[in-house]
Amino acid sequence: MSPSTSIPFSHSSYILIPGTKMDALAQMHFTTIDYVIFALLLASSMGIGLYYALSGGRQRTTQEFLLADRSMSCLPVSLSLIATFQSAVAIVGIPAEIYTHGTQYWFIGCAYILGLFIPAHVFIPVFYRLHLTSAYQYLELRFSKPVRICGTVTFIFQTVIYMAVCMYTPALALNAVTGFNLWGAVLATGLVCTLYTTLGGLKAVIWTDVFQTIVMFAGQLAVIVVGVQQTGGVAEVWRKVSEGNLISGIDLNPDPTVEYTFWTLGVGGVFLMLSLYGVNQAQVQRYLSAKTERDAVMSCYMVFPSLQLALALSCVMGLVMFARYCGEDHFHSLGVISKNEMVLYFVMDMLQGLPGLSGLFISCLFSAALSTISSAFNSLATVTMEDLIKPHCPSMTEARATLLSKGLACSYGLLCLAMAYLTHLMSDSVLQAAFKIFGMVGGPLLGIFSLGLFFPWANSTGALVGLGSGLAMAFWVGIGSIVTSTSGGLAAVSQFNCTAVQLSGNVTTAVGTALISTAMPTATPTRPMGLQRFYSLSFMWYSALNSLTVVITGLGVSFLTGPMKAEEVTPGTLYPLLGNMLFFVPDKLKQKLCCVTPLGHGPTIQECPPAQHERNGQAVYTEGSVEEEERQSFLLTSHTPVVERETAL
Ligand SMILES: CC(C)(CO)[C@@H](O)C(=O)NCCC(=O)O
Ligand code: NA
Repeated sequence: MSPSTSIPFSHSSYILIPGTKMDALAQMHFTTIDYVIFALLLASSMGIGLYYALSGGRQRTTQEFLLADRSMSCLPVSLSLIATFQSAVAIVGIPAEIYTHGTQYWFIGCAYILGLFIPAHVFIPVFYRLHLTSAYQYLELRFSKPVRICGTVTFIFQTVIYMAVCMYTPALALNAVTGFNLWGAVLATGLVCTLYTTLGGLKAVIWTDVFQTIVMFAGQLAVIVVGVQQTGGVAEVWRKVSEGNLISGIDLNPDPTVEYTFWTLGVGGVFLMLSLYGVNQAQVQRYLSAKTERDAVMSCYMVFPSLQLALALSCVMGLVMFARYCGEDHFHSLGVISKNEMVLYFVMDMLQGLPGLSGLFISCLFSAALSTISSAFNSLATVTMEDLIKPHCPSMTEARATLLSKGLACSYGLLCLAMAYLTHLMSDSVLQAAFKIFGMVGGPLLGIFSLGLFFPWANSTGALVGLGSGLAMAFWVGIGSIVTSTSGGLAAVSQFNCTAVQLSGNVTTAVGTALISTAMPTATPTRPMGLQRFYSLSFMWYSALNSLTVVITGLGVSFLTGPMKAEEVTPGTLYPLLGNMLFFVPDKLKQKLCCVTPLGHGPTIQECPPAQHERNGQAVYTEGSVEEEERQSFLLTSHTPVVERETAL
């Protein structure tokens, strides 16, 4: 059956019954212990920031502030990698998605396999060996300066709007649970995060991520354990969710407008993962901060189990929520609550009379949010410094550059605060909003990097026109879908055995009925036609559609304007994908087709001795030093043969 999301249904149809028990319950149960736990989270994060401000190199160089001295080992890097895109949005969004659409969403876990394997073996080796600081340096090495600047600006745009969503979501939660002023909470998160990011640099960002990831898992686990207990045990939860038909098998429906099918999640999801874990500056910066290439690759592998755990916790929370509210007794019915708020009402209802647990859950939400926001601030400071400022001020002193980077981290913090206000105006599910941002802006960025890495013929003009058309496609479909609101997901009513909103006498005492609908959905979902159908494309396909648009347009324009010859391409910026894929084609034919020959043994995991001093992102070596000799011999053995083979064509 088709999901209930195409039913026109707007937020204006919710009414808040004044003086329900909801507010009273909520405020009553956020006790002193809860406040203490929450304060501890903020204080520890600040403490870690202060520690890294005062220890080590005391954040006096951009190498330390932006790249943690390239000294990190794989464990903290991997925990930090998962923290970056696991925000409060996922914690409140995924359970609501499971509650309304069933467990189909869980199949996104399949996309994690290729979505992490490809970054580990394609993107990391290329970026790490080029010894970059910003991922966009790659675009200049491969194409030209204008391409780099367009890439940087696109990334800044993506990150600032994503940040706004991330800041708003936990503040909304705190407001619902404690009545704490919404904008006060946004301001507090923004300021705490800006402060520790500015003080402690990437080291503080990574180590707070480690701590915050643990708090995040603990909070989710606590809610699940209490929830299962209160619903009557694991067997009872299982009985209710299976009777409610919540457990979905693989849905192989090829219709691209269905939000969640195996294809949208398992295939579309791979493109989403690649745009996040392959080319997003926040992640690339972490790979580059690893002390060796092997550590970077390992950390990417280690993301897999933690990400599966995070997904499982969120999905199970959705199941428990369903078992509690959608059993045969609709006593606790959630009614029609906005998707963004469901989890909070559930948690509030669940944790009554258990002091400390509400505090732990709110800390869990804020941990998730802070770890995402801090990564974003640091990566925004990095790209602005490396891509937009340094190239114009080559003579800037290190001290000045570091001070400026800190100023940048701080001002982006304030900008995102202002942007959070815009999220306030958005009524969509925050999870879908985040996925749309990733797909609409991250998709074209994945496209431009893929164009450069895999296609030696692509030239700078092709890259620019490609990026432009990818973004145009993204906004055409994205805005089209908002205007025709076909994939809105506004009605939070579960499609499973739970659509009735109970309004009988005793139910008004139940927590869930604080928000009830004044209008029941009336229209039956119709199959969209023509352009409407195009606009109703599942947002899970956005990354794939937009990145492929960039690659196809980019290649077309490159061939029209004079394709690049392999020998003109900067060594080390190509990945011989076509050569590897056409392994069965005889070498002679491949030469005719002008594609790079396979490496034979593939890119080796081998370390290039790091540069000793750096300026403007370019390694500066002391002539004749041991390090320089080592590095030269590395470059000779691992890069040059590839290049020679390419140029021999
Ligand atoms: C992005 C994935 C799929 C993987 O990291 C997941 O963490 C997620 O669903 N994130 C939602 C966006 C957010 O939490 O901000
Ligand atoms: Na996070």
